[in-house]
Amino acid sequence: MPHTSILRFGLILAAALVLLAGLGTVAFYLSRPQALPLPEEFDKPVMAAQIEFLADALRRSAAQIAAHPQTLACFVSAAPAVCQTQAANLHALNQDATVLFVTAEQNQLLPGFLPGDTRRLLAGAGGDGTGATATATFNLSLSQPVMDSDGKRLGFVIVEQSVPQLQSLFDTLPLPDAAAYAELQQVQTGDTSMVLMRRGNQAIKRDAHPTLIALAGTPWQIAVWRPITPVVESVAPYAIGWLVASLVIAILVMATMLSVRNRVTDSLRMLVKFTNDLRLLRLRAEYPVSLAEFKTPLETMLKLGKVMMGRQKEVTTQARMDHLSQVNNRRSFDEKQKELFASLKDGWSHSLLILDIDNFKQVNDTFGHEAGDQLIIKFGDALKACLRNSDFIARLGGDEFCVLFPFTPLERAQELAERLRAKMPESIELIPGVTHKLSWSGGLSEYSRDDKQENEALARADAALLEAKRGGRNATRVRAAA
Ligand SMILES: Nc1nc2c(ncn2[C@@H]2O[C@H](COP(=O)(O)OP(=O)(O)OP(=O)(O)O)[C@@H](O)[C@H]2O)c(=O)[nH]1
Repeated sequence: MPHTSILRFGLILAAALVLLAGLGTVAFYLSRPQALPLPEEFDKPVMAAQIEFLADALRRSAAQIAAHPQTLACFVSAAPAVCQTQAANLHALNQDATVLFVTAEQNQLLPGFLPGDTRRLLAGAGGDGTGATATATFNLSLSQPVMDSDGKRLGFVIVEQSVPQLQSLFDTLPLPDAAAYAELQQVQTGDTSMVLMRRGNQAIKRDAHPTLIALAGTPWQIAVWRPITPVVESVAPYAIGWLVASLVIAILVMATMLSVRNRVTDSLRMLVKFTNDLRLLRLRAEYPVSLAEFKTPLETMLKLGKVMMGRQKEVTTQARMDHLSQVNNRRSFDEKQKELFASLKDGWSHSLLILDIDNFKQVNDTFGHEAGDQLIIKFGDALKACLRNSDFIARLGGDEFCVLFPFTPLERAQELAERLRAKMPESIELIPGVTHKLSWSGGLSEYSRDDKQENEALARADAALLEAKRGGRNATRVRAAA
């Protein structure tokens, strides 16, 4: 798998989420209501119902007239008096209507009752007489066949009524919205229609499809156009929504990733710090990290590190200790001596005292090697008990010890050596029941800036020790630098 950074991962995640948001937006867009249905009142507007009611009343009126015995008598007799009486009756019944009697096939008017504009009505009275026709003056005309008792058609009754209130009725037509447009149309033959009235914004007629509401019993219909929202306009809110969502997603994801990256980086830095501290054997009490994933491993590593450091310290200490006397060994002495010798140039004074147990060989020979070991161990313990913490005690080998007095001039070292001699125990129990009278000889000297090597002071102290031995033991001799 190729290496990828947290930020690159964040970019991929943000891109995936933005894509997902895009798909969601598209689905949301596609599932939106395509076009609002016309308001409920448009199923059958009040004006349409009123016009239909008018047409229905006219049809019933025409049917009543056609079935009336006097109308039949008029058609059968063709007597003007009969017909005129009937026409007068009908006129009294409906003063707004014009009623004509037309004989079948001949389109011949029966005499004596020709009110109104008969020529125009005759022109529209063709066919089987059951259809409705109208003119642009908003007259509603109906023809009703007149049948005799044998079912033979004798002619037609034509009823025409002006509908002056049509304009005001159409004006009551509620438009679905301010930008809508409506027409009252008269259906012609074929698909054509004639516009009788208009309302609203005619400009939208070009782009929209009308909703048609037929007016039953009349040759009219209402056509309503509603504005269509352009595609760009309808897509824009969704696109803007998606862009805003994408921006928010991108900001959130990248902010989260940056925060995670910083936390991981901080935790890794702490890990590196821990490793460095472990290398320098200087572990801190704790290594705080903000990520829980790093907390437990670091705590475990810290515990292990402390154990390792403890062991390391033990090993280091052991490497510098004399295993028998538990004071510093020769190697450690050499290092310390070198360190003190180097500091002479800064004006410091350091002294040293070599100590050798008197007649040690005799102890070995008399009481055995183990008893000799005990003497070495207890001599070392006694030195530790009688000297200052700042004094450096080492066993150089055999029964020979050396004490370094750092930052101590020779005169002061002499006092310390005398005090040591006074404080050291007089006897030491070698093995249970066997006590040895302790006696030791010492050679004291000091480090000098004139010395070429650090060992020259040791050689002087050694010479002083030899002098003490030769002088009868149990004494300390001093050999100052030349
Ligand atoms: N028990 C024991 N003996 C040791 C050890 N190291 C050295 N020796 C012995 O210590 C003795 C050193 O004796 P010397 O210092 O030469 O002689 P001495 O008897 O102390 O005589 P003077 O120093 O002149 O008083 C030798 O016999 C060594 O074998 C040790 O670690 N343990």
